[in-house]
Amino acid sequence: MTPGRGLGGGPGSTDDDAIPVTVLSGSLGAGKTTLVNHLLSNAGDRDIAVLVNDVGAVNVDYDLLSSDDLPAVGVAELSNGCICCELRDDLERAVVQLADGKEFDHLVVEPSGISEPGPVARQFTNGPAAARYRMDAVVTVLDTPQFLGAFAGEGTPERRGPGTGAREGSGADGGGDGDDGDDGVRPLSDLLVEQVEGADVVLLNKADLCDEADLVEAEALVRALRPGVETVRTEHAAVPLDRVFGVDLYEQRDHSDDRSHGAVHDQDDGDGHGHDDGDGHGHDDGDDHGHDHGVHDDADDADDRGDTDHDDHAHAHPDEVYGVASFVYRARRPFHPERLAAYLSALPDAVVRSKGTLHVANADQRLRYSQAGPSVRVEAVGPWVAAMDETDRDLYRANRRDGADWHDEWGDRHTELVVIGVDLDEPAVRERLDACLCTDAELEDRTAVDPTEWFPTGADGDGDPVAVLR
Ligand SMILES: Nc1nc2c(ncn2[C@@H]2O[C@H](COP(=O)(O)OP(=O)(O)OP(=O)(O)O)[C@@H](O)[C@H]2O)c(=O)[nH]1
Repeated sequence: MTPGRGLGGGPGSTDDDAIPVTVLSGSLGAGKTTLVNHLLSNAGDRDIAVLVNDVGAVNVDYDLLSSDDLPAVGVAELSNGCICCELRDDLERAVVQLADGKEFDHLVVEPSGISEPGPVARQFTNGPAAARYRMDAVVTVLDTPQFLGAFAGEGTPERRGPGTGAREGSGADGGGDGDDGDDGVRPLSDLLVEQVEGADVVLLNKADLCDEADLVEAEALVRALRPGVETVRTEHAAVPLDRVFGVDLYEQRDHSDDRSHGAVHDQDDGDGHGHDDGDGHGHDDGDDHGHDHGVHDDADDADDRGDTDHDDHAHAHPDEVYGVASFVYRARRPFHPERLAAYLSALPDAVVRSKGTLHVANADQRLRYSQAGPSVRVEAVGPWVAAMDETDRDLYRANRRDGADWHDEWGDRHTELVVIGVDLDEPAVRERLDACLCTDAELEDRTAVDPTEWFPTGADGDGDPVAVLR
């Protein structure tokens, strides 16, 4: 490690050979993976490595990004935890390993939608990663309609919850029922505020779902939260790359009020909330978002993570702070298309985000499913191997060595969904999904089941490869 940097060495590397890092931020389903795809597809002669961290035990984003079509030089995944807290050491290890193993000139980090960008960015300015990397910018992707739904017409958004001066009824909060923080659980809208406050560049994404007045209002709200921040309106996160790469905005920030910048051990008075940064909103200063040292005072956690410099932190993880829970639903038996389409079009509000792969009866295509708030989209992404003719199938299977996942009856056809929500009634959602599976009688009379009215038939077919169910 270069002396004077790394552990406690102050702001990150300034060497020319330090690899610039873009940390993405944005709510569940805002468009972060869409942005990573866009960046990779338009990388030109840049060699980009990507690190993804997903909510839940299955890293859907990793599967999307590690496809052969995308020219990332390295894709590392960290699942089932949050890289701003319990996977912090893993993140350090992963990025140092990436730098050791591959040549690349930019790292993009996509944390889960319930991560706060500040603690992730600071891992590149303090600690082992600072010797190899330097922070370029935090780019926050906003689901603009969701952001407006949460805050429009309310003046400057503020965080609610313990110690922040609770506000009542801020409208949509990304899923929950507008928790007032009495039980220590904060609404997801708080996280939106923090993600904007921690940004160097804000993409007003899903601009196609907004009119001009919406976008002007969203820009004003963003600037109220983060004066001077760069904003870019985007559809499907299609931002010119020079607006987000090589901008060197993070280091130019005024970090003087960031207590942890340059100091590994964040000092905290224990309430984790009431540090006014002088911006007039009474907000935290950006380093203890969801990391309420002292609230979740679990010494065992620290022991489990090993004996490192930050183990004396007792973190309240974002999933606890925001009451976010997730589970994985798996099935081999196919869904009945009509019942499934009906359920997916009317998911309970508690389901904030769900995504994954669908096996729909009589559909020869793998269906990639993505729901974010009110939007539900299904895309056909190529045939199941089991639907190929025998020669292709044997060839494909021989090359892929995926025999372990091959089911006697269904081959590679399967459903795997990650369901993320606030106040989620997991058994009820599972039961409803189970009820959408084909019955034995329906499987016997397959001719009666036609998915094409609800689900896409694929790029090669006559129909549209994408279906918007809601
Ligand atoms: N209409 C519209 N849909 C979009 C836009 N950008 C992304 N989407 C869709 O929004 C859904 C979520 O996009 P992702 O890129 O997976 O979102 P994410 O932020 O990576 O999601 P998580 O990693 O789960 O937090 C997908 O169905 C996208 O196709 C946009 O600008 N307009």
